[in-house]
Amino acid sequence: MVIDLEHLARAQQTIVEAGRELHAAGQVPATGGNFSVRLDGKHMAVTASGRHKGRLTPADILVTDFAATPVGSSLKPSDEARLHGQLYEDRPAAGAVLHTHSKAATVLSRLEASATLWLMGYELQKALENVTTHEARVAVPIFDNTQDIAALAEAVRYRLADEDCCAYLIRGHGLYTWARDMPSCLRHVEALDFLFECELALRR
Ligand SMILES: CSC[C@@H](O)[C@@H](O)C(=O)COP(=O)(O)O
Ligand SMILES: [Zn+2]
Repeated sequence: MVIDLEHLARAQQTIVEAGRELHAAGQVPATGGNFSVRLDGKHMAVTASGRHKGRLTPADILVTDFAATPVGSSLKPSDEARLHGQLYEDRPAAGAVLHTHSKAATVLSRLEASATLWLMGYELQKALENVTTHEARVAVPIFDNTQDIAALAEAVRYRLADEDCCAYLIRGHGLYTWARDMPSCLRHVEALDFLFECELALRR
């Protein structure tokens, strides 16, 4: 296995900058959240566990395979790294994955008792990959929170096999979203959080 070191350095810098942006936007308080970039068909660059995501350096980002096993690093990968790997395995077009812990995602996923949050009628839906109209019904699957990440990854794999979506929520926990690259993935986080705030305002 040969990892292109220039590619890795670019991925690490992309993740560091994403962390600063997301922390400044209140998306990843108190070490919450984790981020990754696809390196090739079997590997990703992913944040180490327990780091403050607004203060990352490239040394806080390691290479793992999609099973979350470190490659050439003694750092401990994110506790949720397997959720990233599962998405890269099942979604060949995914180039970046972001997990965030905003207040809106946390509260709305607890208020919505069903297994899907439906978004419809919002112009900003079009900020999501493959959504072209406010009339689209955008599904955001919701999974119950668990500390059993391997089981959660399997539940996500099973359910998303039939879903054309670009994000899911974990109840009382946060958001996972993916896109072709990091700029698109950051746009997803920003758009989805705006839409979650809108839903909360409508339900007040
Ligand atoms: C601050 S508790 C949050 C964690 O349990 C987890 O949900 C999280 O998002 C960050 O875990 P990490 O292992 O740093 O990637
Ligand atoms: Zn989390």
